[in-house]
Amino acid sequence: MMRLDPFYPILDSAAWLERLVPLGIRLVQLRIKDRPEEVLRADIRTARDLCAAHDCQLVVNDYWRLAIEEGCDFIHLGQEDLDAADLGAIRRAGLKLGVSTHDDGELSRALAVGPDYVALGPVYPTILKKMPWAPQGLERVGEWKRRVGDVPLVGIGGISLERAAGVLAAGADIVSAVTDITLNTDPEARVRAWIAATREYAT
Ligand SMILES: Cc1ncc(COP(=O)(O)OP(=O)(O)O)c(N)n1
Ligand SMILES: Cc1ncsc1CCOP(=O)(O)O
Ligand SMILES: [Mg+2]
Repeated sequence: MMRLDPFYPILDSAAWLERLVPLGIRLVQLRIKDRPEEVLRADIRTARDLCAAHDCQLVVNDYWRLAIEEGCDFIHLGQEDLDAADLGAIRRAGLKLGVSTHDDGELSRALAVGPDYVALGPVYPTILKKMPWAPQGLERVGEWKRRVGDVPLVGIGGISLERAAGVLAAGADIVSAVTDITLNTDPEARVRAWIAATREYAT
């Protein structure tokens, strides 16, 4: 299993990646919602080339067809995305796959597709999107790690820089964050601080 960086920011445009990836991000998700296909495709291309130039693993959220067409190699799918996706086509194209989980049934389903990581969320309350699940808490992170074994575990949801070490200590291999970075008054400084704080977990 490939080693993924422990710091996993999620950003909603190629412009954000252009701003932050060169600071030393090694794993990033492009998560764009509700934009026309031309915009999605253009941003995916820009992100692909930028990440290749900076030795950063790009993960494309949701748009697995565009990711294949544009020569990307890692996608993230939630449970509803999995309902609609052609997993055979995804595997034939050689894409790696991360899957979201929120409960036991979703975890069983995720493990059955042989994921390259499993994400558990929301670890803490999140303001990014409305979710029907109560915060999972740190004990659940440990339980998930015992169940996924060697599959990398991503903790997501309400994770701040201050909370990151606790989530990693609880069993996550990777911590993911959106608003802690994008709503910060100084996102560049915040990313540098995240990189410094997670360096000891990187190999
Ligand atoms: C690392 C990571 N974990 C979870 C999600 C959420 O995926 P999903 O449930 O499909 O919801 P959307 O992000 O598509 O709104 C994620 N994107 N990344
Ligand atoms: C997309 C997603 N999936 C589970 S929690 C979440 C939102 C994470 O955003 P934040 O880090 O701002 O809470
Ligand atoms: Mg999705």
